[in-house]
Amino acid sequence: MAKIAALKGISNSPHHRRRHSSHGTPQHNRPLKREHAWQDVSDDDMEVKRSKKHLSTPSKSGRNSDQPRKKPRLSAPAGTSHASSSKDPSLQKQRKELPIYTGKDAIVDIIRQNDVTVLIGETGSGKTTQVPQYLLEAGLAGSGMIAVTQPRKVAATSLASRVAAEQGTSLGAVVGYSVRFDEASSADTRIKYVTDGMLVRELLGDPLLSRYSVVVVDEAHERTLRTDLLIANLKTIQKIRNVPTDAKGKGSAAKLMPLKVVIMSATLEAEKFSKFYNKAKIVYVKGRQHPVTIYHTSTGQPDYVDAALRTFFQIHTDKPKGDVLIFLPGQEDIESLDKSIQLYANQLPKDACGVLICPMYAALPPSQQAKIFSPAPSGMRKCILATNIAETSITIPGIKYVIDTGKCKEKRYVARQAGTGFDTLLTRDITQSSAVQRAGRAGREGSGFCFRLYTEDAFRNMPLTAEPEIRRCTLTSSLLQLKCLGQDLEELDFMDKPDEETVVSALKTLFLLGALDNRKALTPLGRQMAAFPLEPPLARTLIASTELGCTSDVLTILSVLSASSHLFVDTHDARDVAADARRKFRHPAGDHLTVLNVVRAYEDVTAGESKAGRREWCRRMFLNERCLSEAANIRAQLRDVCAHMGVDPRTGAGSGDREVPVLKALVRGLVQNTAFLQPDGSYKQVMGPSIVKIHPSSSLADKKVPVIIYDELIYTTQVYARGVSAVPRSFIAEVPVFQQRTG
Ligand SMILES: Nc1ncnc2c1ncn2[C@@H]1O[C@H](COP(=O)(O)OP(=O)(O)OP(=O)(O)O)[C@@H](O)[C@H]1O
Repeated sequence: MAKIAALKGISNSPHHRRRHSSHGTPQHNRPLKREHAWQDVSDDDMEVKRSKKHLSTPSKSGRNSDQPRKKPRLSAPAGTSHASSSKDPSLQKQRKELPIYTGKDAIVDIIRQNDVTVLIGETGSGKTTQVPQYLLEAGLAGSGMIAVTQPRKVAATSLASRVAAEQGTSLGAVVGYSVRFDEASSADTRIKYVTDGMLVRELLGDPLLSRYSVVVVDEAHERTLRTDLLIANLKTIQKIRNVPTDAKGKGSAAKLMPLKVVIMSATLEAEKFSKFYNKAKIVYVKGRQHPVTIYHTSTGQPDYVDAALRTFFQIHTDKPKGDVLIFLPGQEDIESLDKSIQLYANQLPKDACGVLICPMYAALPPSQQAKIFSPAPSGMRKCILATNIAETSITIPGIKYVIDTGKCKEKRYVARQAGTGFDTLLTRDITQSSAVQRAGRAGREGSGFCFRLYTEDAFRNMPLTAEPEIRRCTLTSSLLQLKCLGQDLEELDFMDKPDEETVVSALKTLFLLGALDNRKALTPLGRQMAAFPLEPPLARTLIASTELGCTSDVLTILSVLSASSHLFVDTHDARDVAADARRKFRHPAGDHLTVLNVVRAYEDVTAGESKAGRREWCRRMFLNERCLSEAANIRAQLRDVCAHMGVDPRTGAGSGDREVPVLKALVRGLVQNTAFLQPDGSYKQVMGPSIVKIHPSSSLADKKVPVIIYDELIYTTQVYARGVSAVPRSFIAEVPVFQQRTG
C-alpha cells in the first residue's frame, strides 16, 4: 500500500508520542498529526483471550466436549436433512473451525437436559450462528421452530442470511427472519432470527408461543426492555408448558412440547440470569478463533471525533490491508467524521489506497445499512462509521481494525414531575460489556486490532453492564402489550422491577388515550391500539382517523413519522436555503400537513420521473428520499394491517376538506403533547410542568399560535417540541378525557 506522506501535515514516524491537545469539532483545514501513544494490552487483557478451544460448566455434573455423549442423537425432523446435500463445503469447513464446534455435543446434551441454559462464549466463538443449527440438527426443535432473538434488525437479517447459506438453503426457507415491517419466512422455516420486539408482539396472538420449541435470547446482556419482557414471559410460559404431561390437564398447553430457553451473550452477569431462572445451568465456551490485539491511549481523548480521525489515518498510512470500523455515539458525529475523512482522503496521492466511507446508524433505511456488508472495490479501504447498531452479533466481512471512541447514546426517561416525562438520548461513556463487544467485531475472519480512544484505567473503571432499559425508559407500549396478555407490569416477575414513577406515567398516558379505564383495566379501544405496530399515541390517531373519515391521509403522515430517518434535510449552514426551497409545501397549520403536501408532491414526481430524477428533485427540495421511500413501504404494510382489522385504508382519499379531520385525529393521539402559548412566547405543557419552545426546524418556528400539539420533546440546551401543528382550542375540548374533566 502506498504511503501517504504527501498528505499535508501527516508524519509517518511510527513512535510519535505527543499529548492530545485538540478540542471541539474537527477543524477540516488543520494539519493532521499523529498524537496517540498506544499501549498494547492484548496479552493481559482479561476479556479478549487468545484461541483456547475449551468448554466448561461451573457444575460438577457438566461434561466437556471431549467426553462421549450419553444419549444418542434424536433423528432430525422433516425439513432439516434435505439441506445437507447442497451445503457449501467451504462454509462447512469454517463451521468446524469455530471454537464452539468442539463443544457441540456437550452443549446439545446440556440443553436437552435442562429447561433453561445460560451460555457464555467469547465474541466470534460461534454462539449465534451455530447453537440454533446444532439444536435443529440434533432434533431438539421437534416439530416446532427455534426463535433466536436479537436486539436489532440489522443483526437479525444478516444472521439469517449467513445461517441460511450455511444450511445451503435460500433465505426464508429453513432459515428466516422477522423484524418490524419486514419478514422472510415460510411454512418450512425452522430457525427464525427475530427482533426481541417481534417476539413480544407474537405473544399477543399466541401467549404460549406455541409455534416455538426453543427460544434463544441472544445478547441478553443488553437488557433491552423487550428482552426483559420476554425473559419474564418465558418463565411464565415454561411453568405452563414444562409440567409433566399428566399434570397438564386437558387445556391447549397439554398438546405443546416443553419449551427450551437458552440465554446467550459474551458479556453476561451469568449468575443473575441463572438465579432468576431457579439456578439454571451455566455453560462457558472458552476461546476465540482469531486473536484481537487491543490498544488503549495513554491519556484521555476529550475530542473523540478528532482522535478517531487521527487514528484512522494512522491505520490507513501504516497498517496492512483490512477495513476499519469506527464506533461513534450518533449520527451528527458520524456525519462530521465522514466529512473530515473525505477531506483528508482527497489529499491522498493518486497512487494511494482510496477510502470508501460507509455510515451506519439506525435512521438509515435497511437497504442502505446492508451496503456495509459489500466488499470495498479493489484498491480501496472500507471505513464504516457506526453507532452501537454494529456493536453486537454482526460479522462485517473485511473488518480488521476497530476504533472505539468509548461513547454511545443512551435513551433515558427525563421525569419533570411524577407521572410526566419523556425519553431523550444522552451521550455517555460506554460499559465494559460494550467495549468487549466492539473489540469483538474485529478478529472474525482473521486476527484483528482494536484501538480504544480511552485509557486502560478508564476501561477498568467502566461499569460492567448498562442499567436495564426497564429502569430508564418509557413503558407505555410495553404496559399496553402486557395488559393485552392479562398481565400487570407491577406484578410480573421481572429480573429488575421498573421504577414506580415510570409505571405511573405509562398508566396515565394509556388512560388519556382511552386504552385503559379508570380501574386500570384494558378497554376494547386499547386492544385495538395494540394490534397496530405503532406507538400507542400513533395507533390512537390511526383509529381516530377511521371515525373521522381521513385514514388515507393519516396513514401517510404516520408512515413518515414511523420511518427511521427524518424527512427534512436540515444542515446548520443551509437552513434558510432549505426553508426557501420547501416553502411551497408549507401548510399554515404546521408540520403534519406540510408532510402530507410533501408526500403528495413526491408521488406526483414519482409518477413521471426516473429514479435519478426523483433523487435530484429531493436533493433540490432538501428532502430525504430514503425517508420517503421507506415511508411508502411502511404505508403499504400499515394498509395491510388496516385491511386485516376490517378498516378501509382508503377512507378520505381524494375528498374535500382534509385539514380539520386530520388535525382532529392527531389531537386524539397526541393529546398528552399539547401546549398553550405563554405571554413570553414560550409554550407550557397542558399535562406537565415543562416550558417548551418550538424546534427551529419546524414550519411554525417563528409563529405564535395559541395551541400546539407535537410529536416529541427533545432536550438539548432547552426542551424543544418537534413535529408541531397549530390546532384550535375547541379540538382539545372535544377529547373525551377533557370532557370528563369539565363535565
Ligand atoms: N456473515 C458472515 N460472513 C463471514 N463470516 C461470518 C459471518 N457470520 C458469521 N461468520 C463467522 O462465524 C463466526 C461466528 O459468528 P457468531 O455470530 O456465531 O459468533 P458469536 O459467538 O455469536 O459472536 P458475538 O458474541 O459477537 O455475537 C464469526 O466470527 C465469523 O468468523
